[in-house]
Amino acid sequence: MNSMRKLLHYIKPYKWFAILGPFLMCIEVAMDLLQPTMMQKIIDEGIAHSDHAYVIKLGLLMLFSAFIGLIGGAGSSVYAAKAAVHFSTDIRRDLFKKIGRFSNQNTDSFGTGKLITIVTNDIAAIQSSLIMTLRVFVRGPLLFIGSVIIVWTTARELFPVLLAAIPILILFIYYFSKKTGELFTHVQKAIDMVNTKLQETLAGIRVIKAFDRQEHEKKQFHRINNILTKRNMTAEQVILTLMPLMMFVVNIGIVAGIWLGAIKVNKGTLQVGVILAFINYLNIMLNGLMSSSHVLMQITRSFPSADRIVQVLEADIDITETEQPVLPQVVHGSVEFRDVSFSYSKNGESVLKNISFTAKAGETIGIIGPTGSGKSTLIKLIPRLYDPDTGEILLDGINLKNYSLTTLRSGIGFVPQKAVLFSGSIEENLRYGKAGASLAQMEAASHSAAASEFIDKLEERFSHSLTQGATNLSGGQKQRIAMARAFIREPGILILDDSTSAIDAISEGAVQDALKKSYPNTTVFIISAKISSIKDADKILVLEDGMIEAIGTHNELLRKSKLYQDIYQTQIGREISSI
Ligand SMILES: Nc1ncnc2c1ncn2[C@@H]1O[C@H](COP(=O)(O)OP(=O)(O)OP(=O)(O)O)[C@@H](O)[C@H]1O
Repeated sequence: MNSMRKLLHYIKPYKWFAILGPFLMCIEVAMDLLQPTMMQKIIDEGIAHSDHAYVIKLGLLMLFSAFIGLIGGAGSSVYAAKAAVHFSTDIRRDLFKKIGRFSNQNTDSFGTGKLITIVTNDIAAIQSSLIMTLRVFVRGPLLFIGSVIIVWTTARELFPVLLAAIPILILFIYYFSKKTGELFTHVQKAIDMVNTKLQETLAGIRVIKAFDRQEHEKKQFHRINNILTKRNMTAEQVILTLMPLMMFVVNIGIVAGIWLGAIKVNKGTLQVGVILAFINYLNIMLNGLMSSSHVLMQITRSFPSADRIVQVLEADIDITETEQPVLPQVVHGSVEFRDVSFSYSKNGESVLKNISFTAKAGETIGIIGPTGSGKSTLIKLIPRLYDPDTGEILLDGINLKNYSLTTLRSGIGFVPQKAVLFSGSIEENLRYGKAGASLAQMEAASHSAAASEFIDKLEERFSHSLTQGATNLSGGQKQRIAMARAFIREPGILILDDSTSAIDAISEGAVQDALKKSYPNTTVFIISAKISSIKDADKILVLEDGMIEAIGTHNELLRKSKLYQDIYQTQIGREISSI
């Protein structure tokens, strides 16, 4: 409820649509309410007194009011829809903007499956709830209140029947709306589970096929889908039980009205037309209550959705920017870690412990260590994908937090462990690194990344289209384009996170030579499991269990680092001894 209130300011720019919708609906309701009274007059005054002219006059009036009602109803639908669609479009836009600013930690904590459900399903739920509110939520209560007033003024003798029926009907509505709210919270959670599974399956479809695990995946999806089906069934059943229960109460009311009316007609205190009008109004009242309850349930159903939307919109982004950032002219690229510790979760174990080292501008820093020792985590702190828990990181002598994220990140070229490319042309992917890059710049970057050799063989060269996930490229080709995309920025700092794993040794050597020649002032961080990739680095960090085991050049480490010697032995020592 609170969340819904928070979202209501999104309706402000469309307030006239939101006012016109219910206003036109009032016209429709007024016309609907006039019909039974006019019909009663036709029976009791026109037909009873054989006044044909009166019957025709009122008949035409009924037609005219029905026409006006139609215009009111149609107009109401149009304006309510306009208000609700614009309302949800604006929220969707802001959600996308906010998710774009999320830190990795924020994204991890929501999960991508849930975020997708929020931007699609939850938005749809609040949109339809708003349309209903603007139309039916006005129509229902107005029909109900109007009928009660008209029965009170024109058929007061039968009013006790209404007095008995209304509290029972309202009680039903209250109970059922409360119940549906709870049930739809469970339904939303099940939709999250289905979306997450679907996303995971689509992303890993090739692995699933290669391991012939389709049956296994099918069973898992079936299990989750069944949970969703069961929860949906339970919620829908609750909604569907309400209708017959209310019909039952109203039918008893109609029988009681006819019975009470018949006694009064016999006594001569009531006209037959009044009983007919009463039955009509009772039906209109039921209609009003039913539609109100339906909307009420739809609105309660959208409360969990509104909660989840507000959670995203109000989520604290843990990577914050200083209000007065320093504005360095150029990022030179000296990096210093001062006693940095980091853990992924607040009370979790530290993944990095007391890391201290300095990389001078233009140096190449190699990082090696066993799997899970914290290498990728360490370099993710440089572009502030995560912030350290304690200690500080300085760029050109200034704490990273004093730069704007744009200044900081535009000075860094990052090649992640898994080459992520976007659907579109190679050119578009390279311009992701530098908007407006010229053909000559693309050629130079591709050459440095050893990508020219295969790009030149493509008929359309840089215009060659990549499929979603660049599935039409080999692993090595993807890595080369990902490297070219980082090189083209001519960054002060270049981070290569195991990004040459799918590249042959000759090409890797060529890339390293090109880097030295073309970007001599760039500080390069190279993470690699292979000693051959880092042995020429100015400094090598050997990481073990999140701590620096040793720092030095290749030759120094061969003398002083036990871990480095072991890695060397397993990789190079064996090769040499086998010659
Ligand atoms: N997003 C994350 N959330 C929680 N824990 C994580 C996350 N990413 C990594 N970790 C954990 O942090 C530790 C260090 O991971 P990291 O990826 O930095 O290791 P690494 O040395 O780069 O390993 P590898 O050589 O296998 O790539 C691991 O124990 C890993 O499970």
